[in-house]
Order: sequence, then structure tokens, then C-alpha cells
Amino acid sequence: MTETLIGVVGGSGLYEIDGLQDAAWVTVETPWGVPSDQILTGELDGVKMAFLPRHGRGHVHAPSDVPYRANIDALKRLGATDVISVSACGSFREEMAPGDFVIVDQFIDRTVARDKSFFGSGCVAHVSVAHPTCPRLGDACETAARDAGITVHRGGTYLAMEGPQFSTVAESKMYREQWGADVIGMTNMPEAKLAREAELCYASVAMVTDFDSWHPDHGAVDITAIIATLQGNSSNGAELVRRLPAILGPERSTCPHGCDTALEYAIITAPEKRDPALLAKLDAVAGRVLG
Ligand SMILES: CSC[C@H]1O[C@H](OP(=O)(O)O)[C@H](O)[C@@H]1O
Ligand SMILES: Nc1ncnc2[nH]cnc12
Repeated sequence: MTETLIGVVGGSGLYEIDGLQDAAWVTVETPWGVPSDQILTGELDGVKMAFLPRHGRGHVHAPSDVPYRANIDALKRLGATDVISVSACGSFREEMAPGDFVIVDQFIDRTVARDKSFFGSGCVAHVSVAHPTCPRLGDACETAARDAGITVHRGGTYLAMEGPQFSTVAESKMYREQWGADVIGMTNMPEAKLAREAELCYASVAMVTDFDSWHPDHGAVDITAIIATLQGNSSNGAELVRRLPAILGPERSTCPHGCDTALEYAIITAPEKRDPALLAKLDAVAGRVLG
């Protein structure tokens, strides 16, 4: 058993959480640069928490410029065992309506302009992301959402687009009709891939804010409507997060789905050929396997 530390990455509309005991905003330095903001640490129901606003307080980082590697490294460095992403998203499904939450379990990664791995030449690693989210953590999110009275859908495919512009009608219809995506956002990739490389359990809770641009009765997505929906629902996101520590508890067993051993056989560069400079940067993310 190890001590649970729940990392929370708050998306649009969720820039801090209340009620933490011994709350403190801490600065974390990483070899991958500066995280999106300071991280709010503290305890809730006897469980350690670390909250990081993905876009920074005041929403300063565009989705393409979020320092995803620094964020995941910083949470790992603080001792996070589990990471919950809370995000705003558009919906491609009539039944996933604005205000509903979706516990995402699959992704289609259409992002093109982001650093997607901690590894590279000098230390090559290939982890599996066939199942990019953790079912155990997803269970906890689903329970927390139901207990909070939130309408929640278990399972859904999130299309991660580059942005910052929203999709065209043609793209929106293609993602929905041909590609089978359920929701769309701009941030969960490469975050989920990096969490896997860092051997963190990752779950994504997506709050539906709009019907993107495919819906004949709703017209094109616009930011004013998104912000109005977010203002009505961000308290639900915070409420879900507040309920998680009591559900997960202060002690955790090894992940039955293998999230926390993802690197076990992933590094294929021969030990004598590894780049010492890159190995030094991997101290937090891959310290368990690199020693
Ligand atoms: C505010 S609308 C578009 C913006 O909102 C979502 O951010 P996040 O995933 O961090 O909640 C979406 O991905 C875009 O970045
Ligand atoms: N329709 C949409 N497309 C991309 N990101 C979003 N975030 C919220 N709604 C979105």
C-alpha cells in the first residue's frame, strides 16, 4: 500500500478548489519548464491533494501552449498517484447535453503542435495507451458524480483538437458521424499520454458545455454560451472533486490495470547508449525504473 495523493488538473472554469486543510500554493520547478501555475496543496478527508489550474489562474495559457510535460512532471514530483482532469467539452451526442458530465475512456488525438512524450532520442520508450484512462479511478469519479446528483455518462470518446478556433461544421459532422467521437476538447491530449508515461492513473471528467457545430437546432458553438454553461456548472466539478478523497481513501493498492507499472518494459534504449542529460530529466517521471 502507498499513500494516495490525488492530483487534479482543473480546466476552463475551474481555477481553484475550496475546503483544503493546510492549503498552500506551492511553486514546483521541473526539468520540463514552468508548470501552468503554482499548485494548491492540502488535505481533504485525510487524503493529500494537489490542484493545478491547467490554463493558469486568470486563464493565461492557450490549449496549444499549456506546458503539459511540466504539469505532469510537477504532479508526479509532488507524489501524485492519481490524476483527475476536469475539462469543458463540446458534445456530439443528443443524449450528452450541456450540463451533463462524461467520464471519458478513449481519445482520438488530432493535436499536432505539442510535445507529446518525456522520452526521445537518448532514451526511447514506447508505452501502451490502448486503454488511456484508469477504470478504477473512473469508478471513483462516477460514484462521486452520482453522489453529487450530477447527470453522468460512463464512457465516451474525446476528440482532442489543436484549436484554438472551434471546428468547422464539416469537421464537426465528420468527427461525429464517421469517426464516432462523443465529445470534443482541446487539452486532454497529450496530457493523458504523459500521465501514462509517468505511471499515473488518469481519469478525465468532461463537462458538456455545448453541441459543437453539428446540431441542426443549436447552430455553431460560441464562447459566450460556453462561459454561461460553465458558470452554471463549475460548482458541480468542484463538488465532484471534493467527494473523491473519501471514496479513494488515504491508502492505495497497486493499480489492478497496470497504470503504475506502465514503464516496466517500455524503455528500449540499451543502458550504455542512454543520454545522461535526458536520464537526469526523467528523475521524477521514470525514477522507479531508471533507479
Ligand atoms: C473555454 S472553451 C475552449 C477551451 O475549454 C476547454 O478547456 P479545458 O479542456 O482545459 O477545460 C477546451 O479544451 C478549450 O481549451
Ligand atoms: N465545442 C468545443 N470544441 C472544442 N473545445 C471545446 N471546449 C468546450 N466546447 C468545445
